[in-house]
Amino acid sequence: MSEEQQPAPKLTGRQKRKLQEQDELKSIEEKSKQPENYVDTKFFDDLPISTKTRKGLKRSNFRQLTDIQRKAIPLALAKKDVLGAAKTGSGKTLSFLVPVLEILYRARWNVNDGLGALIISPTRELAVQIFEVLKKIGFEHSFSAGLIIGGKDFKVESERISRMNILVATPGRLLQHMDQSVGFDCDNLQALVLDEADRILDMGFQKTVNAIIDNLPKSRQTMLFSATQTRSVKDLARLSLHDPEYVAVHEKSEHSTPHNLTQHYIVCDLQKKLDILYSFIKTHLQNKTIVFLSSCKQTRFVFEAFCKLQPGVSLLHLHGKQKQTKRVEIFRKFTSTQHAVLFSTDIAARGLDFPAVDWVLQLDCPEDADTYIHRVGRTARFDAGGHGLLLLLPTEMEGMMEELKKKKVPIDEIKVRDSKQQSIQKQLQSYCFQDAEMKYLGQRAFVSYMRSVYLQRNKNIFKATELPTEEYAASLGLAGVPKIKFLSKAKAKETAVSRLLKEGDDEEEEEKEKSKEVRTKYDRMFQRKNQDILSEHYNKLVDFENDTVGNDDDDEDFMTIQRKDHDLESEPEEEMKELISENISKRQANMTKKHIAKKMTKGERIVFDEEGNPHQLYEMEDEADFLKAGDAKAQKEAYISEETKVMESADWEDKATAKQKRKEKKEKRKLREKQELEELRRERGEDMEEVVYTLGSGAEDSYDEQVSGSEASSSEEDEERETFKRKWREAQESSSESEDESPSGKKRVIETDEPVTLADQEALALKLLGA
Ligand SMILES: Nc1ncnc2c1ncn2[C@@H]1O[C@H](COP(=O)(O)OP(=O)(O)OP(=O)(O)O)[C@@H](O)[C@H]1O
Repeated sequence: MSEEQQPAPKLTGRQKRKLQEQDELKSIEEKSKQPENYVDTKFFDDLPISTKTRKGLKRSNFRQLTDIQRKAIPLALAKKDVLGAAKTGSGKTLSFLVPVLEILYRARWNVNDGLGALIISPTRELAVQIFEVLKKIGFEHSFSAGLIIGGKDFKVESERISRMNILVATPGRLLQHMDQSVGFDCDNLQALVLDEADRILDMGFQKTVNAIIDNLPKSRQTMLFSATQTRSVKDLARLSLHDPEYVAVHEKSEHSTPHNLTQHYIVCDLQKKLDILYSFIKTHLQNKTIVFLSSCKQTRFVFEAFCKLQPGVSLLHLHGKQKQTKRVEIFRKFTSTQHAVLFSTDIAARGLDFPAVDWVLQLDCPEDADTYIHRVGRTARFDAGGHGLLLLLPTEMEGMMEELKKKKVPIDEIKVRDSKQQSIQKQLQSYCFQDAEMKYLGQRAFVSYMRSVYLQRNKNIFKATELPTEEYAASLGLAGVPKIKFLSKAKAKETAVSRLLKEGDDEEEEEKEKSKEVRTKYDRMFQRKNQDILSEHYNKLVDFENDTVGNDDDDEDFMTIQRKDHDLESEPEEEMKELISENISKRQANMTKKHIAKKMTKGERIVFDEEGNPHQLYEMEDEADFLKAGDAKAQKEAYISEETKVMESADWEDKATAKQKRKEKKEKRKLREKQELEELRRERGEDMEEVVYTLGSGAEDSYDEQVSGSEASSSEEDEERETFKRKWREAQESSSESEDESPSGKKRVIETDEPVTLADQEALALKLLGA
């Protein structure tokens, strides 16, 4: 039999699958080169993607594409850099996860190829969520995937990280690995994704992100996604994007928030906020609500206080100062609960996809309209409905409304009927009175709220000095106002500035009045503002003889001497001679030179001839001498050109100095802003200590297992509680030791971070005495 006639060898099932896979690979590779063919694609099944990804999508019940997915996925599959902007809850996560899987699949990536895709998220919770979705839709693929958010043994993680193909990470811990994990290599990276890109690129992460990007190869594909997308050329330049495609789904739409979201705001006084919150919760017990507050301490206090009030619905709280395990536990609890209230800082503001949230209540004003949009976006996700309620102080109303209008946020005012409000101030007072820990939390909440308002950059909205501190403290149940230094300073500064401005205005008014009158030369002379100064100078001039060496008072003296510029006697020279003869020290000589300089005429240079006679610098030349140097015109031109050169060089130097000064000023301002922002973030608990969870190959080394492994670690709140108890015990011990010497009971005061008022101390003393 000839070779041609021989029957084809029988293929094993595995070989057949391999061949099919190769055919599929070729076909999707070709098809994905033409993204324009997929602009109207409705179903994932019709996209040029692998069967493996398709199966994963089906398993998670993702069949139809959302708008952003329809626009972004085909471009990303064609290996384009993408800037994706779409409303909250519109499905951005799949817009980058599907391409990530496909890009690596098409590159036939395997464990030995190292890191192929890197997804960066600003918070741990969001990273966990992205990782969960990746696990679901990527379950058919054989890539290894890891979650780098902190919390695990760095060494263990270091050993595993070199085997990861896809990493979902928060910036801090990722950089730590780049710096310290020997096996961590990203030279082959194919795709970089920044979720919540505007947040990752903002100043808070600037240094870290720049350092990360420096470690990545430039030839990668980059994808940026956010509901409030950055288009800052500078930011994008940092990422070296190649001809990026801007995919903005809501740019032309009338509003920037989901259409199925109703949004309202209430204007209320600061001291009324907690009453309104309580009344709201009591009337929405059958709902799932997220309440946003501006700092960790406040979140903690409101949570503890409301737990005591027992409104009749389960209460949870989430902030950056809790340990990771606790945060995950709360995150999961809130996800699975039907009716609950979650008090949270902005840690939950971005990207988190809690199902079926009915209400987002922003108890404290968000720092800007973008933060508002992200917070309110925790409800009305995908095609669900939802409600947003924003509480604004009268001082915040105008500025915030302006910002929201600019960002196309449709929001209307509603009024709360006083009769519907229930005051909880008395209960809070009694909690703070009975329970020192509550009072301590209240004080810290008070200070941290004030600080967060004070640190906000938009002073059009946030006016810390106008807040009713006494009423606010009372509304938290505190007997007195904790002392806050920064606020007193800010108030003093404001008073000084307004006084200066007022004086300036008064003077201006006075000037205007006077300018209306007809004034003679003598009037002007007597009205001169610096009359006193001049007369004083005149006196100094008279006292000149008594001036001592080294008495280099100030510029005014210098000006006085200037007035003596007519007598060009040899006075300076004589003084110099005297000094030389006295053989004074170098330092004294320097001082004396200053002194001499004071007495010299400013702007008049004198030259001495060989006999030591002083001459003016410029003196009349006779005509013959003048003509020796060429004709007048040529001399004039030469002179002009020389002077022009001098002036140009001086001009250039001036410009360079001015530029340098501007640069320094800008750098200083940036540094100050950055420090303020970092402080604000710390205040909100966003400076999360990075911890690690790693997944093994195939993403089956389950996250749950890792979590339960470190469950034993206590939360920071528990530690704080312990510290508080210790301090309490110490205070009690010290008070019993020193009972005799301290009848006022002052030594029994519990140590707190914030100052305690006298009334508080008395209350505490009574409590300690068992009264
Ligand atoms: N094609 C789809 N079909 C059905 N549900 C989808 C689809 N895409 C996304 N979803 C669901 O919509 C919800 C929101 O998606 P996702 O979290 O990706 O939104 P997002 O645009 O990233 O929101 P945010 O701006 O808040 O981060 C999720 O519950 C997700 O499961």
